[in-house]
Amino acid sequence: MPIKSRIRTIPHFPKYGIQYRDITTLLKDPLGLRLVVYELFKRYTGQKIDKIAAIESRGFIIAAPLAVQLGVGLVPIRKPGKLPGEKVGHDYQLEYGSDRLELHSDAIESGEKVLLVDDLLATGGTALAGIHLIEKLGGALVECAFVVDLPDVGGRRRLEGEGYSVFALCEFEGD
Ligand SMILES: O=P(O)(O)OC[C@H]1O[C@H](OP(=O)(O)OP(=O)(O)O)[C@H](O)[C@@H]1O
Ligand SMILES: Nc1ncnc2[nH]cnc12
Repeated sequence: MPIKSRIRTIPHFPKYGIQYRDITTLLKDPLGLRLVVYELFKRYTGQKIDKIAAIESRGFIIAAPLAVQLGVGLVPIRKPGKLPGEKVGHDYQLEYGSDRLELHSDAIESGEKVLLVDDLLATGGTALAGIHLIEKLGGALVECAFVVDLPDVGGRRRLEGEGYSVFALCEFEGD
């Protein structure tokens, strides 16, 4: 488990009861990000993908080198007030709070095939907000790709229940 073993767990961050899966230990390892990008590249190379939609902020770290490797464009899905142009927005719930995501209205052309990339799937609220933004612009979701899935929190079940495909490089179950 070369990827999972490089991810550290910090109990009770950012609030009591949350087991925070910290990818900084994966990223600081000289091989960590390379392994992640290699595994995701293997899955998606040869597939018809027009763009990667990357979720701020940890998603950017994973998505940018993958977009370079796949030779596709990257569009940032950002937290509110960060994008300068005309945009669409969607509000959602987090495992530990609520937020809103935005995407430039001209980021995706109708009919484009889009891979959503983030570091971690918990409740699925963030990913679903990203999917709604992609679909608002007429994009077609290829799959949602994550480094980490927390199956106990239910995001995969929720996304798959709505008919979306989910791929994750590792899972943390229980504690
Ligand atoms: O499946 P969910 O319950 O929606 O949670 C997953 C999201 O939470 C984390 O982001 P966070 O909002 O902590 O922001 P960050 O990437 O800027 O640290 C993580 O990077 C995902 O984007
Ligand atoms: N348990 C968790 N660890 C790291 N990032 C998260 N985002 C949402 N839940 C998280």
